[in-house]
Amino acid sequence: MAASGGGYNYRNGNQRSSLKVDKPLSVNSNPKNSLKSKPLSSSGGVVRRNSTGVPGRVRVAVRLRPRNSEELVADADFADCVELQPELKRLKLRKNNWDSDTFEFDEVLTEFASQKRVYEVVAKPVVESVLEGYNGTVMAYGQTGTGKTYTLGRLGEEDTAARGIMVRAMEDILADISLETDSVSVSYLQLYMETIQDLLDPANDNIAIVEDPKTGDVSVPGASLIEIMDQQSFVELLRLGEAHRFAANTKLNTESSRSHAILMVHVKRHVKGKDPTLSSENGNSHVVKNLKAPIVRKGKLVVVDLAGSERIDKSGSEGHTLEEAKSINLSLSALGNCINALAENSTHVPVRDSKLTRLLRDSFGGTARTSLVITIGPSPRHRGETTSTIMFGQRAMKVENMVKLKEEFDYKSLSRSLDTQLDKLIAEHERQQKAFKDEIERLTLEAQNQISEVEGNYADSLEKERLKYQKDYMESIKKLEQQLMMTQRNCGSEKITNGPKDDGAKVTSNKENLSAIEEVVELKKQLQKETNLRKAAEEEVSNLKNQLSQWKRSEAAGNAEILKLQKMLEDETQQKDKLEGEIAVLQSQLMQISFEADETRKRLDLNEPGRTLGGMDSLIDQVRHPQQKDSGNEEKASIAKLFEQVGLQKILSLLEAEDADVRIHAVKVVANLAAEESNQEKIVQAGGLTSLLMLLKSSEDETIHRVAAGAIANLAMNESNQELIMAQGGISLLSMTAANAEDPQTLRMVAGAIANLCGNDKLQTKLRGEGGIKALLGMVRSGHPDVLAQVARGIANFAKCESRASTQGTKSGRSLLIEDGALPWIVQNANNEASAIKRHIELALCHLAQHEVNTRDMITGGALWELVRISRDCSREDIRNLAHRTLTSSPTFLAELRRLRNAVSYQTMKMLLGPTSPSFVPAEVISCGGFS
Ligand SMILES: Nc1ncnc2c1ncn2[C@@H]1O[C@H](COP(=O)(O)OP(=O)(O)OP(=O)(O)O)[C@@H](O)[C@H]1O
Repeated sequence: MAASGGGYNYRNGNQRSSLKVDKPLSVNSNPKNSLKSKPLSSSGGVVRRNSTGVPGRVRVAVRLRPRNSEELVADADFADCVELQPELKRLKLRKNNWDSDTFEFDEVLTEFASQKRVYEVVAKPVVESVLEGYNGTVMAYGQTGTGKTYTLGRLGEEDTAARGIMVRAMEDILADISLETDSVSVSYLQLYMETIQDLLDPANDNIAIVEDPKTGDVSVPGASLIEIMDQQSFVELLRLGEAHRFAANTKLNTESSRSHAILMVHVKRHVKGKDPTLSSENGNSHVVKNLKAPIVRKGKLVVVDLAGSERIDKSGSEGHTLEEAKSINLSLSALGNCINALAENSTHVPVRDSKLTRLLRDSFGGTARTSLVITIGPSPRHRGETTSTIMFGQRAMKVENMVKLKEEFDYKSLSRSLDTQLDKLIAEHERQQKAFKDEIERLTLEAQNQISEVEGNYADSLEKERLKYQKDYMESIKKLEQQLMMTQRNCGSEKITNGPKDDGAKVTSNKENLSAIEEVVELKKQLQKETNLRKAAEEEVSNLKNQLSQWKRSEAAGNAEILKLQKMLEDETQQKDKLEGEIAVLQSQLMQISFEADETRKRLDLNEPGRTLGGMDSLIDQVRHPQQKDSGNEEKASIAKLFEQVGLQKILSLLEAEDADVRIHAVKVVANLAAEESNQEKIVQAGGLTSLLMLLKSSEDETIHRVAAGAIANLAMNESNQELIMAQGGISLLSMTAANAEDPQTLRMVAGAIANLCGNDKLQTKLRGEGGIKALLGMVRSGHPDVLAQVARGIANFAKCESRASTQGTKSGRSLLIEDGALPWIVQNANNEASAIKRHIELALCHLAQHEVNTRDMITGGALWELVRISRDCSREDIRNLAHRTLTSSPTFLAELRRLRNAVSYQTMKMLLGPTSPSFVPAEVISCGGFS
């Protein structure tokens, strides 16, 4: 047999250099490890991922078990049934002494291969991928007793060299991650007789498999998930699981595993990057600097120790054991069938035939990097089993997976971190507020105490001084009065008793007078002293008065301090309000990012070509295809959440925010909300429509114009909103925006909004009167097909309403479209190659043609030929028939066609116009078919 499936030398499957360049896939440095992934790019560059992943073929290694003691004796005279050529990565399966088949594998491991080498070539590349955020599977398949459990599950506690893949994989994982930021957790299950049991909690024995229809990810949420903090606890878990695993003594293996064991290792890593921060600028203004959700990569390693494949007669199974063997064989053959189907690129892969294949859905044909080790024994007695194992491995080598990075934005942690920061700021604000209040109270109290103390002191001193002065004064007066009385008394008695005196007596009297004068002088001195005392007391009083006014001044200063503190408190309150506003913006930004990420993810999941759609593009899409807006439950949830968390009023108030970024952001959010029909009424009621119209007027930013016009276009789908838009001068605002805009997408939004208004019967005259049709026609200058399609739609809507009004008799006279000069553009674009434009124009022409008042202009404007063409060539039967009916029922058209038939012969016309001219009218149209 020719070598098959080999020769890739461990390349990652087909080379596809056309992959979108995005991010490198894992690149391994050790060239010896041939099972490691290698760069895909043919130009020698690195492999990049895209949304659908990169192709990665299942790697297959074959491992030969050494002869066991029984085989050493029983097969002593026979050669091994296989011969290995590891350097050529070949295995020869002996058919007989002279003939053998050769097979190539990704790696050929002889009976001497160490456990370390087996780990490095089979599992290490997969483990490295898992650490980088990919899913990976390592699986062992082979006949009972050939060493699957030995390869995968040996704990190697006595002999570290014997450690199997599970133990070594966890060692590498723990060494690579940081338990501070990353986490690793495991589930350990067994699939026994089509039932999944938790090996870490055996009572839990009916675990369901859950498949994510979008990503194809398989999970078992019912299984215990144990976080691993160190190697020892992991080994304990393996030991615990192993103890619960079903094992039986079969003919081939005394410790034969009768179940498939599945170890799932979930590795969650945070990709290093900036955390969102609120920074402080100018001391008190909090500005959102970084609003970037951290990225988490979630890799999952699945290690599968399959139950042994053997023929029932060989395993010597009976009774229950026979049932076990049947169940094992059933699941293994289901796995084989899936691998066959995948290897042959069959459209149907029978994944649902067994739980094993459902569990391994991601490992074969899915997004995981998969490495399979097939184990074989040397004994010629089991050549048949060995052959079928080898064939299984060969087919598995043909299976191609699309290896995909499992990376997502960690919105939860972003939200958590913002919440924490918000909480900190709120707490800090509260603390400051309390400190201010306390300080104000303390200062007020202190000032009051000081004032009352000074007042008390002053009153006391004043009273004391007053009393003292009063007392001194009274005493002095009393003394003076007494002295005066005494003097007077002395003088009087002398006069009465002595009569006229002699000279001696006169001398005595003069002496007495002298002493009285002295006394008076003395009294005067005393009076002077008293006067001085009084002066001093008065000075003291004025001093005290000064002191009092000083205290009053400091009281006023204290009051000013209090006012200052109150002002600071007010500032803080304003700051808090501002902060709350910023939080609202932040939350809306978060929702917007989440919304955009969902959109992007959806688009990527759909594998649509072209650029990634953001929220605005999604809005544009919704304007074009409003029926799609119910498609995403996640989107609805985001919008509902936005309403809930931020509140419509808050969002609308942000439309007038000072910061231009905030305004742009808010208008995007409103536009997204307006795309949802259920929100439209709320938006209009809350004044959103008015705000959006005002933005057209007040803002000079083109993005704002574009998004606001998009939102208005969405709101204009509703009849009552159409009247409101008109009532609020919407047409002139939209016309003004149309006149100034250059971006085709802005024009498209404005044209879309006017086109919606054109479809309202009641608004026809007003719309035209305010320049709506002229504005529409003005936008054709852009030449962009999307803009032209909206213009054509508006014209078709307008023509339809006009036609209805003419039929009902509420309108007379020529079409306002013709009045406003739309006919040349209509004729020119009636056969436009863009079907959206052509379809609308054809409809508009049919509507115009239904009324005799328009027919003359249509004939002179060249529209008749287009009508004839539509009646023959239009792909839509209803329009074709309408055109035909119109032509055959209009006397003017019929007369013109007849005139033409008479005027020029068919041959002449053909010659004049040429057979390929769009205006060329075939002879049969003029001469027959009801036109004659
Ligand atoms: N490479 C090897 N070197 C030495 N001994 C080995 C090797 N492979 C397997 N053995 C021994 O062979 C016996 C069977 O191995 P093991 O139980 O791993 O087989 P198995 O394929 O898991 O069997 P089953 O499918 O029945 O569970 C064990 O005693 C094991 O120690």
